[in-house]
Amino acid sequence: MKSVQKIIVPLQSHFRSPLRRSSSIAQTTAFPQTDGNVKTFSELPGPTGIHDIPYLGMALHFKPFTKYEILDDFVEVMTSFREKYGDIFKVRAGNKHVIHVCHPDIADQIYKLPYKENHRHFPGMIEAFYKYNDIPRALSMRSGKDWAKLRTPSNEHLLKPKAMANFTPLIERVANDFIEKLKKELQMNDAVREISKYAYECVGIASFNKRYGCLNDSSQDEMLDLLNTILKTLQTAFLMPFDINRYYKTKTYREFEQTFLHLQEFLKKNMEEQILRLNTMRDDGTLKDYLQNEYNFLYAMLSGGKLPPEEIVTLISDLHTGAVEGLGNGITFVLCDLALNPDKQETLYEEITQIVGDKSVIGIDALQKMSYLQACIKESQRITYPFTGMLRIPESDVTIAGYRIPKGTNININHKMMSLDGRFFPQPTKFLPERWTRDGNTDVIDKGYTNFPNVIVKPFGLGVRSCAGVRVAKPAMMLSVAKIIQNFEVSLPNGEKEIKTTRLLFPTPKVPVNLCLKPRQSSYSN
Ligand code: HEM
Repeated sequence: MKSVQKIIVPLQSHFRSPLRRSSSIAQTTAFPQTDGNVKTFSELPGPTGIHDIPYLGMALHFKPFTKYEILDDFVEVMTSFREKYGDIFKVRAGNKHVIHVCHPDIADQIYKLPYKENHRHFPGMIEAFYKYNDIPRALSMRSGKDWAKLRTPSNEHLLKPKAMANFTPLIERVANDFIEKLKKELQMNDAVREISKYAYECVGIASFNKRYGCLNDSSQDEMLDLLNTILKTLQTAFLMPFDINRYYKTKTYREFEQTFLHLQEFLKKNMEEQILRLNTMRDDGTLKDYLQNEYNFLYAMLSGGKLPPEEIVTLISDLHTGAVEGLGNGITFVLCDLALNPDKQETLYEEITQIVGDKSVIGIDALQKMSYLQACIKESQRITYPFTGMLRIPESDVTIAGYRIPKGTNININHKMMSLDGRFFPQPTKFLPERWTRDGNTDVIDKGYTNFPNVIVKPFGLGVRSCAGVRVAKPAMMLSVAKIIQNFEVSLPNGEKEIKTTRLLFPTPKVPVNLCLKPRQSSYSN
């Protein structure tokens, strides 16, 4: 790859912190203190007998042994365990146990443990893949120093508050094109698929300042299928009771390997093209002007000089795999919640028109003022939590909630269950964005809907290992939802009242969701 050593440092810009809410844990929900006697790991409650047999135990809770599907009903099964065993229990996963934590007080203790290595658990398929293929490991598949080596220099460009201001104008271009397309179509058949195309364009422009063109060109859909296959095979590998991919190239392994290598090649080619473009601008003297008008992430990473190009391409591949499914599903669920709650949709529309009227450029400052929009997104993520939980692995033996837990134990902080727990969120399935607004409304406050522990709903994770793409994800979510509601009344066809979910890595509607878009008058007046 060609070097871009002489390229000048990019422009700075500013961004205020997004909505933050502090709330104290309701006294009635505090985790009961233990009697002071520390219990052993084996005394931790959880399924026993045949359900505790290595490799087999977990599988026995699902089809064909029970009526439960592993993808659709995982949370239902875990909820039944919580009801039976309490807020902390262990279940068999492979030859080890995973501890599930379903109370914010215990979650808080685990998040506050010291972590140096920030380990993650990877299925054997990942270990086998990197044994057979001599390419740098993806960021999300690294631990320890190897992880920090890639994550620390990328944080400088991805996570500093100014990052959101840098990415927003680029993403807004994509969002405007998406709206123009929707104005012609006036519906979204298979909303996740349509919004995934938007997400893929967002990540293309954020990574390479390039438009892949998939909003208007179905031949580009191949890459969406490929990203989908990567996540599907990863999910299958995570859930397989026997870690067979570690030893044998199964169909799942082969599909993963083929698609993942294809993605790497595709991104490498794109990166080479973009480096050539930057070098051409440098040589013809237009680079400085260009960089004054447009943020360029690739340029920032390369000119920072802290990572070699092959590591940068690895990081960009993580941005692609994390983004498309997360955003495609996340945005779809927000729109569905607004469609199912027309009064909330109207309140959001009023906020948008008050702040930007029917202008087609929103921009970072206006976006930051849209507190109801942020609340709608957060409330939707609470109801359809993007992950089952966050994994933490203690790096020394610790005592948690009265139990001695050996170092290296996988602990799943089960945010999904906590965020739908009536002890913390009265009427937990009710879509109430007012839970998250500072002023709320008195009815919502009087009913106690707002008094919940802050640690529960953290859809982008917590701490150093949280979402590396959050400053891309947030404007992509906010701009698309704001612009869609600014231009259309969104509804579900035939009075549908519920969206059933299953999951890939992220939750996704069980059957494709169609959204009806009725133009608002103002969207045709400009
Ligand atoms: C609604 C959308 C999204 C949600 C809810 C989400 C959530 C998360 C969460 C919770 C994690 C931490 C996982 C852990 O602790 O192991 C994570 C990691 C990550 N996310 Fe996102 N994400 C979203 C979109 C994105 C986007 C758009 C990008 C890229 C532009 C992205 C890039 C990443 C990367 C690279 C990591 C791995 C970080 C690491 O291992 O150090 N995500 N995401």
